Amino acid sequence: METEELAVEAATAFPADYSIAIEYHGPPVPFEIPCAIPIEIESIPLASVAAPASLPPNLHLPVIQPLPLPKKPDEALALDHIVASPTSVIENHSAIDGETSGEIPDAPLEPCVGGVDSSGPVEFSNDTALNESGLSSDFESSDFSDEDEGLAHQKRPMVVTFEPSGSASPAKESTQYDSEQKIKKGSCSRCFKGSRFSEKESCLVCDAKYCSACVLRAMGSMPEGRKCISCIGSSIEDSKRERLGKSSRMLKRLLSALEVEQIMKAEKFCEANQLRPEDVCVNGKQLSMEGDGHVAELSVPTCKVEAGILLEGHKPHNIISPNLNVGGGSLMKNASNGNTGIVINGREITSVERQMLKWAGVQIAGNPHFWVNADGTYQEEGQKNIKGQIWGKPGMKLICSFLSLPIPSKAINSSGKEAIKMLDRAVPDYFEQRALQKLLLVGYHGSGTSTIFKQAKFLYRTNPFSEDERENIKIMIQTNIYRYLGILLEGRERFEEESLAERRERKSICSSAGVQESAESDNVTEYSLGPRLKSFSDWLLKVMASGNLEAIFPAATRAYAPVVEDLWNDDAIQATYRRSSELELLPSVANYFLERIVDISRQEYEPSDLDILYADGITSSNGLASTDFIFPHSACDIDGADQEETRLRYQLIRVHTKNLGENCKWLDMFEDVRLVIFCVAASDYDEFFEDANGVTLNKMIESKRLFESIVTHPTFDQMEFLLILNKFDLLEQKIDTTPLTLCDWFSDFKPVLSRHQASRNQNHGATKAQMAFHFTAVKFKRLFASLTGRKLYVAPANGLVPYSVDAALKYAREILKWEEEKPELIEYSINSAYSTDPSFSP
Ligand SMILES: Nc1nc2c(ncn2[C@@H]2O[C@H](COP(=O)(O)OP(=O)(O)OP(=O)(O)O)[C@@H](O)[C@H]2O)c(=O)[nH]1
Ligand SMILES: [Mg+2]
Repeated sequence: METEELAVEAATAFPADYSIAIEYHGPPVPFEIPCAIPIEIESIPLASVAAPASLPPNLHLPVIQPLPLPKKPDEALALDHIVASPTSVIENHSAIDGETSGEIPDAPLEPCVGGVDSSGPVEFSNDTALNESGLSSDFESSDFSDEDEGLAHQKRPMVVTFEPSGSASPAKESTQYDSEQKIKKGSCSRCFKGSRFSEKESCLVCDAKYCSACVLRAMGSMPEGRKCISCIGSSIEDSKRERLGKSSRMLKRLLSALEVEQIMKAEKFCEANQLRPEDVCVNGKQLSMEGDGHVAELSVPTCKVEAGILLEGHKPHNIISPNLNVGGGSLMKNASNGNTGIVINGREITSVERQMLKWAGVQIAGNPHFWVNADGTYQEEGQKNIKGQIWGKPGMKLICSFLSLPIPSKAINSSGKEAIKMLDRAVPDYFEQRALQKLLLVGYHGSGTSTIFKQAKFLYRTNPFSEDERENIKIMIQTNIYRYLGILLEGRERFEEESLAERRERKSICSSAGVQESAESDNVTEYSLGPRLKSFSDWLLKVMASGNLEAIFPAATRAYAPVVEDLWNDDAIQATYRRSSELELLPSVANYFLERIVDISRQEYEPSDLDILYADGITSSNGLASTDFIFPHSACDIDGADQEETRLRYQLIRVHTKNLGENCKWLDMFEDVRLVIFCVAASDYDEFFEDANGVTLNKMIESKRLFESIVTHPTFDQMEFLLILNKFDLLEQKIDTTPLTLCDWFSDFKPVLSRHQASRNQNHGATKAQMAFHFTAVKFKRLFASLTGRKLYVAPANGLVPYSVDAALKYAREILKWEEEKPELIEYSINSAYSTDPSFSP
């Protein structure tokens, strides 16, 4: 097929000729005969069960050891583990005597010989991690008897039986199973112990549930993830797709981090767990396995397609090679349910994509129809000339990342290298494929969002700021310093006028009293500047008033550095600086920079990390900034064993409120964030400003307003929120002198303080600042509950202190973890609502 034809026909997401829409039909998963387990049961090759092709050969996994064949056809196949000792070579393993007789084998077990016709030796190098990971102790603690062993598989709803002919088939539920109905509901499917409240791992295929003592026996080395041994090779239950690759805490406890990682990798990417081709529709056509085997490339393990492209009715998810010959037929115009009137490659795009095009500088007035090519160039439908490159503009990659829109791979070109590359890849890089946990950081102006954002970069990134970023921050600091200086100069003028006015008043009092006047000059005060500095001051104030400061500085820094030095050392400026607390417009951080104004205004100035942290504002495209990170593992993490969690990737996206547009309309760009972090400066309660109409507003009330609009925004319906109450240090500084009730919303704050508390003795109950903090938190919590009916999480912070921000962000991580586990808890409570179990009490 010619390229132009492709452009017209194989439509979809952005570039029509290389994107496809995938429709997913949730299938009833038929029970299939597990093809990974050979039918000749007497000679199960160990490797076929324990080490699938997709896993590395020296994998440290528990090894499955088959027991002797069941004598009766309907007797369940029981398999159990042995643990390989370090560097042992396992050959021709036999049943473990102790297992069948109900004895607990010593761990680690020696390799056994005889009984099984192994397909060859399987070597396990250095298995210490395994032995120390809890497997052996699990053996010791396991309480399994012959009876348990026999019942285990029969209790499971779906049992594989092996018939004399050697073929396996799904068994009817055994009569023994019926007779076991009296066994406690929700107990372990193998040992029948525990209740629905005890922790269990369930099989992705048949949903049999196992307690921690049985799970490794029932599931073996998990070559396809969490499946009973007899379910290996079977398709997973569809409702469980979301669980793929997300380890449970139980597994993390029982196995080493490496083992869990490998099992989760296998679970997510092994063939048996992928969607079947017939369940996937590309551009309205069902895929088939015939022909070129492209389905394997599409590898669609989860409902949210990872390597895939676009789920029908959603914005684009990924861009694939134009050479990938899947999905014939053209894309429906409504494939994304877009309503913008703008059509790209035959598809009406979504509002998020429209915003992206705007930022990319694409002219979208009049709702044009475009064709976008593989290299990102685009042209209007019916016209030949290329109008531009969508992803060419600097910062577009970043913007697409915020909007969760794909960007074309560099490798995509007409020679089809990309397709070849994809085919070469056996198992995609687990870490690359892992979904990002997106955290959106917003807050009212000055609440500390950019400080927290920068702090996160310092905390979790090895190279927090690139050379370019440092250069931009340097420019920002140098510009800011002139702004602070300007505020200081304005203050100087005011103080000078006040001083002169006082003098005039004094003079008139003296003259009316007939007292001799002092010999002071009429218009010189301690705030007066000499003519040279005065003319510089006038010029700077004029530039500031015209709003051209950014245009002039810091390019002019080199020229003005000597004047700045003279100005700073001048007595008038020093006298003004001593009264800097009276200058409302001067930010508290200005003092930090003004003290070093001479150094900073030099051309060769290099900002230190602290300078970067304290710098007001952050340079980023369109007020958006994002950073990816992994929480480093530390001994004092809440769950020390939770190594897997600590390695999840997070993306912190900071957006400036001025970029959210009227009524926060751009918030819908952030539909796939997992958590919104709303930042409020706890010290804002007594801060006021004048709006454009000259109305005086309280910053805390404005923060509350913004909070209400974000919380009630439809994009964040059901979204979890974390409120960071920042600037606790400033709250502490002012609460004793400025009452919280200055803010109308807090007029009912009436703390009861003991004498000790009043004297701020921290050893005796909460301080006034803590009470004020608590009161503010409760106000926001109640507001949130009244708007959403849900619970607001709150964390205190001091943005300038690393560990404080670290604690707040780790709290965010805990909320997400808790959210993931919540469905299980809900399942328990739903089940328990119908429970006849007398042991259950709500
Ligand atoms: N004392 C103190 N100052 C803080 C704290 N957090 C931030 N600041 C300072 O407060 C000022 C405003 O903080 P930013 O992080 O720029 O606030 P923002 O939310 O980005 O505000 P805008 O950029 O104005 O939208 C900066 O000078 C920070 O250094 C804090 O916890 N304590
Ligand atoms: Mg800022």
